[in-house]
Amino acid sequence: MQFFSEYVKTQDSILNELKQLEETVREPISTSLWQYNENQLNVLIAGLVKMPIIEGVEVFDKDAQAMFSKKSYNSGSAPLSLFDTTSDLNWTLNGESVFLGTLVLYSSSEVVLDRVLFGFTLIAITAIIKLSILFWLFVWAFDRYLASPLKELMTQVNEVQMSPNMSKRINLSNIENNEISQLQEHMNTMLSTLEMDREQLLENEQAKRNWLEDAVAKRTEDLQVLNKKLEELATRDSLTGILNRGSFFEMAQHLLILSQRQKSPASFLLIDLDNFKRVNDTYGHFVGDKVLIHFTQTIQKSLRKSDLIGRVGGEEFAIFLPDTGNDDAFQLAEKLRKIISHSVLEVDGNVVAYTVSLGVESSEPKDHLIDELFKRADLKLYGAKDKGRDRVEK
Ligand SMILES: Nc1nc2c(ncn2[C@@H]2O[C@H](COP(=O)(O)OP(=O)(O)OP(=O)(O)O)[C@@H](O)[C@H]2O)c(=O)[nH]1
Repeated sequence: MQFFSEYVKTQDSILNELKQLEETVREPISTSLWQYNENQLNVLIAGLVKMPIIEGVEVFDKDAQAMFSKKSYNSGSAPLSLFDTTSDLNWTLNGESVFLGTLVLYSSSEVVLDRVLFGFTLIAITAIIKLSILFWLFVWAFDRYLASPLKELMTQVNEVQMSPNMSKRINLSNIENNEISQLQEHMNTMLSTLEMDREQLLENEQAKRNWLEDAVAKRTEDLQVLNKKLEELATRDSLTGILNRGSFFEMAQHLLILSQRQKSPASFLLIDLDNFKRVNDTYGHFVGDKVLIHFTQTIQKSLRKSDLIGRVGGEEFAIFLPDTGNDDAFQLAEKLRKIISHSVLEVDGNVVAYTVSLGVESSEPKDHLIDELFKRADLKLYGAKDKGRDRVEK
């Protein structure tokens, strides 16, 4: 429909142009006819035929006989549909108009079609140019406002992800106030919240770790105290605080081997409180305990640091004396006996005196077991008891 109306409009326009051409060439053609200047007529008509809208030109005389005829096409390829304009050719003589003939200009539907198509082509080219401009404008705007910021955003998000620095934020360059800037703002807010949460977590974790370390340290300290107590319980006599029987014999055995290796003399004292049953019976068990404590504290003052003392029975004690020969051991035993027999203990207003008997035995090269020394010292002690107590037997 559009095409048809364009066709009609273009045909009218070409008819108008033909009429204007006729107006223009009518006078020179009339002049050439009046003068019958054939050459000039041929030149004029050839010039007209060369014009793109003209398919042919014909000049008829006043009797409608064709005088000149020229076409722009061959007879074999004539246009499908021709149309024309006709105008009279006149000459004015002595004020009177003389009719010389008619001029006919032809055009065709192909000329119209060419022009319509040319028009449409122009419209199409213009549309393509406009579309191209619009497309590149869109591409530029898309890249400027969306693609480039998004690419930069992705790069920075990646950098934030890889960075150990939690205070790193997204900071896009050339950013407009649009959805991308809002996205950047939201992401930065999210990163700040994450950083605060992480700090809070670290603080909580540190507090927990500190608490745990304190708890472990306290527990370790408690365990050490407990271990020490257990060790003491296992190795010490609870009443007097000196070594118990097991620990004493274990350590004395070790010292005996050491002495034998060094070929150094060693002695063993076995001490028993005399008539201790009577002390208990007279003053009570509590006083008896005080006597036992008094005894250990008193004799320890006369011993060397290298001497080993232990409680080996209820009221029976043993002392291992490294690097001590039999005479020295006997002298020490006598000294202890005297100290005890001269000492007085006051408990709850009661004055308690007591004595001890001692057996002294020294090691011989064949002795490798502490039990041997103990047995021999026990025999000596038995002898001391037998001989009336408060004595030392060697
Ligand atoms: N208070 C008190 N008495 C104890 C302890 N261990 C043993 N005894 C007492 O010591 C006494 C030992 O008596 P006996 O074995 O008869 O010997 P003793 O009376 O000392 O007589 P001799 O050894 O022959 O001089 C007993 O009465 C036990 O009850 C103790 O830890 N505390």
